[in-house]
Amino acid sequence: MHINPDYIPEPEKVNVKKGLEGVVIDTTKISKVNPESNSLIYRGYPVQDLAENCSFEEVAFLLFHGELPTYEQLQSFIKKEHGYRDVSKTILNTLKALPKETHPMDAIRTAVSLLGCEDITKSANSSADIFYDRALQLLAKIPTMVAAHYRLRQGKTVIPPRKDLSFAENFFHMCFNKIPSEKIVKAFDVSLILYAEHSFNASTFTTRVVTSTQSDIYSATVAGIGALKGSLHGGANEQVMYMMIEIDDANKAEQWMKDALVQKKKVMGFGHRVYKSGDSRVPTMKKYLQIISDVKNEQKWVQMYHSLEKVMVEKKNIYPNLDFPTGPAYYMMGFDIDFFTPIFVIARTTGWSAHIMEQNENNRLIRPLSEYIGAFQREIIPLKNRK
Ligand SMILES: CC(=O)SCCNC(=O)CCNC(=O)[C@H](O)C(C)(C)COP(=O)(O)OP(=O)(O)OC[C@H]1O[C@@H](n2cnc3c(N)ncnc32)[C@H](O)[C@@H]1OP(=O)(O)O
Ligand SMILES: O=C([O-])CC(=O)C(=O)O
Repeated sequence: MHINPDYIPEPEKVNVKKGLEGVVIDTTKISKVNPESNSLIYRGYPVQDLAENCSFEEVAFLLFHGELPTYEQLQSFIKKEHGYRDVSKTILNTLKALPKETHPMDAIRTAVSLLGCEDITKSANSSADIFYDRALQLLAKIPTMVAAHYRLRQGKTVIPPRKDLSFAENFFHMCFNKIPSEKIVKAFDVSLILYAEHSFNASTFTTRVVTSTQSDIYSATVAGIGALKGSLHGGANEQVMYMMIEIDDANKAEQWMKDALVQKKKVMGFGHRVYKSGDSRVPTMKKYLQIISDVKNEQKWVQMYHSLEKVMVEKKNIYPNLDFPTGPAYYMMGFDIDFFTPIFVIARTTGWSAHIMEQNENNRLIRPLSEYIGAFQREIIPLKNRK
């Protein structure tokens, strides 16, 4: 008998923060989401300014190093990134061997895990330099792996990365064997910048939890991919497009949204845990969505966007999040819908890696508490007597 007869459970007095809402669990120098002013800064720079004035490569450098690069620093960073773009035959063969129905998020999760197996030095308990080098490798190789899976599952041959193309151009090249117009490449680059980093969101927090146990960067990234996949987080950009295709006609969008709200449906691409009066990144992405629509001469999705947004804001005061404009943006760029969240992975690898390095530099095991609400003091009935 292990029951302490004097044990009396504590009366309920703990204020449980379900979903960790409002809980500040650490400090960070990487980014700040400011819901009061609907703003977002990466290392002190407003994300809108970075999107308009910098390349994704410059922003990746900023997130990793804390400073924007000089011209020479950027050239050296780009050269290293280009040098890491190739992946092994084993990874390509594994991607080819996956079942046809494999979701691309599962494929990239598997490929990153394999990358970890191939790194015999690993990066757990390693120096900051090793962590940085592996972060750069992940940044360079993840697009190659996503694009390879994109082509392989269509029965096409893999297109190797080109070292003379920018990060965004190279991704289009590896997927489509073609680089679109400058305006489309810029819109894609902007989407990567906007997706790159967002403080302690669910997937980034996941990577920090894994890192806090002194695990390695591949394990943390695999876990981040798993957390991003869900439709309440990154997976929403795919759901937005499935929803728009289901609505089909911009003229039906208003009624569709009214019906959805009456039925108390969760509408993908709307709402946010931190922003309550609009996502800081949406105005920039909305502008580029319009640019893409004009280039493609296709206004249907933008019109649908406006109608859905209008009803949701009027009726519920809930605003679109970044996944709302990126869904139709990636669709018009020609990507298969289930590749939208892997594109988010390509961008967020920068933010994840910056947080993994920050966590590693000043680590303490992340281990919160829970309030136990199960049964107390039960006696074990022998197996043969249990009913
Ligand atoms: C890049 C990103 O990861 S951004 C997020 C992407 N995710 C989505 O777009 C999925 C749809 N949105 C949601 O599910 C939520 O807004 C979340 C998960 C993003 C935030 O969730 P929370 O902070 O927990 O807000 P919560 O779910 O409690 O919503 C508060 C209220 O707004 C409503 N609400 C929030 N989002 C939505 C939505 N998208 N559609 C309809 N109602 C919504 C809730 O029903 C709830 O109403 P109630 O108080 O009457 O019950
Ligand atoms: O911050 C969040 O909770 C989700 C989000 O917008 C992101 O990760 O970009």
